[in-house]
Amino acid sequence: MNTYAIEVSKLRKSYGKQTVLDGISFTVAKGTIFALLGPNGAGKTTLIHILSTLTDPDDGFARVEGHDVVSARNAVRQSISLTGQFAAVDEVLTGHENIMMMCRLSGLSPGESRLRTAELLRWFELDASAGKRVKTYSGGMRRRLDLAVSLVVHRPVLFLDEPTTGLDTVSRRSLWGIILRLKQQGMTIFLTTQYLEEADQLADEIAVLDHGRIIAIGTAETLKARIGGEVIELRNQRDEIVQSIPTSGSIHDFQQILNEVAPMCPPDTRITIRKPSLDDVFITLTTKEQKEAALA
Ligand SMILES: Nc1ncnc2c1ncn2[C@@H]1O[C@H](COP(=O)(O)OP(=O)(O)OP(=O)(O)O)[C@@H](O)[C@H]1O
Repeated sequence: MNTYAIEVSKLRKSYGKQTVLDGISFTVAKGTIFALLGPNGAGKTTLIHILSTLTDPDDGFARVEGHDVVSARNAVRQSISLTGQFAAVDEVLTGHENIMMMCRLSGLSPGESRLRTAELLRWFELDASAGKRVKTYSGGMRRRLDLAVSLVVHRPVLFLDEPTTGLDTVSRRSLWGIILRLKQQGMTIFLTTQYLEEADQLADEIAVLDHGRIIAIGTAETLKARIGGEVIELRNQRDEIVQSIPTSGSIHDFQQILNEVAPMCPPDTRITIRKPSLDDVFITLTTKEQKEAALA
């Protein structure tokens, strides 16, 4: 049995002269959360569009649940749910009506539709506002409704394109909880994000996409390990970070760094030591890439 929900090999896509995906390869194990992390324009949406059969690749191949995204388009569509960056729900209808409509469009009977709608409203904590028109919903409620609508029919793989972009911290955390529960139910989730913390919190595996190329792939821990064990932060008296210095974590490294920086610091400078964040990883990886490109 195939253990991969998604397999991508040497995938390429260009628009005119612009190379958007430059030969990327990776696999996603079934029942896991995979995060594709990258800045604006890195090619994340293009990859989701290819994997969900909305766009064809120029070269390479991709399979979802063992089905080729070009030659077995329909089988792929039967295997996936997709939630894009912009809510695809009808603003004039209520939350209840939106889910009911999708249930009926998906072929459920009126009775099944009522049951499924009630279940999804409860699950996404939308029962209290089920009778209100969507145009009165907050961003977080819309995003939850959007996800609920895309999950009307059970599918093994869920694509989420920047699911929490623009949401406040509380709404973001509530969506994270829902995404983790979907994984517990056995779904494979492929999400794109610009938030390093999101990838860190949710993903079993993270790929860092930069200018159409995967510049790193692994667990949050292995990615953090690539830039060393600890980061030394120097803070001024207002508790603002004035310098962050990656270190290997060894005592000799600390000693050497302190010997170098201490003579230049005001006496009230404080020092804290923390594990590297994914932000550090991204900055380090992209800077390394730029340096290597400049040397080539
Ligand atoms: N249909 C298209 N025609 C021409 N260029 C496109 C098309 N779709 C995407 N692009 C270009 O491809 C590049 C990658 O876009 P993509 O939307 O995949 O990036 P992204 O990482 O999802 O960014 P964002 O977070 O802003 O959505 C961008 O420069 C974009 O302008």
